[in-house]
Amino acid sequence: MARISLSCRGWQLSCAPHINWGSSKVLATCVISIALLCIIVVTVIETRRIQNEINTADASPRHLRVPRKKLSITEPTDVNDMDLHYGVVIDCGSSGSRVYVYVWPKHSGNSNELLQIEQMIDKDLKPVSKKIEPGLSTYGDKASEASEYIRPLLKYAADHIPSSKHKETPLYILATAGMRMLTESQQTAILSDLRVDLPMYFDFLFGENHVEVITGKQEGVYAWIAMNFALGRFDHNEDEVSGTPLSKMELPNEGSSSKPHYRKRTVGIIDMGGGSVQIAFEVERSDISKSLLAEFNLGCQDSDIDHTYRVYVTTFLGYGANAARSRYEKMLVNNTVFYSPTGMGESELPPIKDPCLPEEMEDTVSFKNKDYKIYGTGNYLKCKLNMHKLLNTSVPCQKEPCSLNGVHQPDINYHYSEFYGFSEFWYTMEDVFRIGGKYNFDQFEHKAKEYCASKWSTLEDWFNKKLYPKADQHRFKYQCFKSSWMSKVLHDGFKFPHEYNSFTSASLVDGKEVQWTLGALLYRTRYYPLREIQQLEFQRYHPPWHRSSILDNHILLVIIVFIILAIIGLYIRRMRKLAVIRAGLSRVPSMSYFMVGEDQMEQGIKIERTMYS
Ligand SMILES: Nc1nc2c(ncn2[C@@H]2O[C@H](COP(=O)(O)OP(=O)(O)OP(=O)(O)O)[C@@H](O)[C@H]2O)c(=O)[nH]1
Repeated sequence: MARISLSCRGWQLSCAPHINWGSSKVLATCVISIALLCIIVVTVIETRRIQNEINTADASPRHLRVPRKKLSITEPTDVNDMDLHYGVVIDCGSSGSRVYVYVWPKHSGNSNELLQIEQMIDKDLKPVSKKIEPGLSTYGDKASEASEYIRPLLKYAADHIPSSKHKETPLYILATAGMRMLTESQQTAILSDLRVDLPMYFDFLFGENHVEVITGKQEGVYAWIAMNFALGRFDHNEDEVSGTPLSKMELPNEGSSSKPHYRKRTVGIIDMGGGSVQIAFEVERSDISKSLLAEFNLGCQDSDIDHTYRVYVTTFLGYGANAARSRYEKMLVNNTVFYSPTGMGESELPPIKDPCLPEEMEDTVSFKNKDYKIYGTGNYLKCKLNMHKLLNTSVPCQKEPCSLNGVHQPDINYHYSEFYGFSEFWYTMEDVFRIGGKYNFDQFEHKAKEYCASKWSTLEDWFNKKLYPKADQHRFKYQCFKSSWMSKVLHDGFKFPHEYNSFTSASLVDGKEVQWTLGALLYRTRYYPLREIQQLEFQRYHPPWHRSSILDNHILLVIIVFIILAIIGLYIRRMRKLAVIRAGLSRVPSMSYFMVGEDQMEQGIKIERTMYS
């Protein structure tokens, strides 16, 4: 009868007078057959999985691609998820510094998708963010204390991010208007102190260019990126479903026969901080001065046209709400001193009347080491008239049309465009007036007039009763001024018509906070997806059985180790038996044999037993 037997010399087909399957032979045959089957199954599954991944990432039609994983904002961030990445950005503004911790899942490997960056959510379901006051710029004359000032913010961030992730977590400390107003040597001293001291205390990824004073233009672009990202305007999914209008894109070097390229229409932003104001919106024309344009690619590949944008962006230092108030007070004092009767000393001046403060409010202004008393008369329209000079709209315009300070601003299509207002626009509309969101000129004017005309004693009473919990005392005192300034900049500066109905003040989009810091992180980490993309590319050209990543497949690895051990075990067993037989037969000199199978071995043992029994 034919049968298969296993020996250390290989498989053998042998004939035997009767079936005598040794239990070890059956076991070995089963084990190896199962193992081979497993290898085949695992390899097939693995190949299919990788093929699927490659297909989703690179071959599916663009409009069908969806982000692989979105983080929830209604659940705390899962700090045990080792696939999550973290990023820390500190906004060192003129009024204070705020740290934001961001988080994003592993990139899908689809070169058309940006990182899905979200704000980290703590266990109380609050975004991980903390503010300290005053601003970093107050350390102009004591630069060596700057790192001490920032440390509590970094400690807060470090406590929230798993320590095993610190090394790979990029940290950016970016300063804005307040620092821009310092001298260059003051700025350098502060930045050096941060660069030298902070890496000694924290293990974050912290390069030389991770701490800098960013330009107003960068701040504007980052705010523009943040808002459009939050609104999903960089996605490339079904637009009929999302209802977002499309805009046609001019593609560089495109032949006339090629199809027009469409992508979602982006929104414009106006970001008014305490020190500066930025405006940014996408433009088609390129005949705009380079200093007013930002052309950038948000994608990780240079050839990515879907994420290449041309944005008009400009910044006005000193036009933020707090800086504007300082300029206004200076103007008020100068005018009063200039027009006061000759011979009258400054200390004898009656309180200066200010229509931009609520009625009967008293305030003191320090100017050139002298204090001046100011008395509110609460007149919104007069306030707007008074501050007109601060817009500097009479500065000669180099190229028509111009906005503030003689700076060119290309025409805005008021029928199709959408604009979002950040920071002061949101706080001014929401904190006291409670009309944050869609802007309506008449409604805003009505609220502002009413507020300015209110007696300060009434407003103080409301404040003390905590009727407006979002507003601090500073906001209450200067709300009349700030609302006049906001309206003035929007309509007389940036020339938005009163009836324009596509302006929205915003702080949250879909429950997520939108700050320029998000845009900064998106822009600065834009090459991060390359690693994942390269991995997928590698998998595409190296089938699973060829690539070194086979080591990543634990099941396959266990099976292989098991087979090797089984073979070694069988081999040792076999060698032992052979040694026993050889020892026995060496005592029978006439007998010669050549045994390779177990049958022969058993036969030999039987002969041996009969001989010596
Ligand atoms: N209610 C409320 N008001 C805020 C908050 N943060 C800032 N403000 C107000 O908004 C004004 C502008 O602050 P930011 O938007 O932080 O501007 P900034 O970063 O200091 O200014 P820049 O350096 O010009 O960018 C401040 O003077 C505050 O009155 C906040 O969290 N809540």
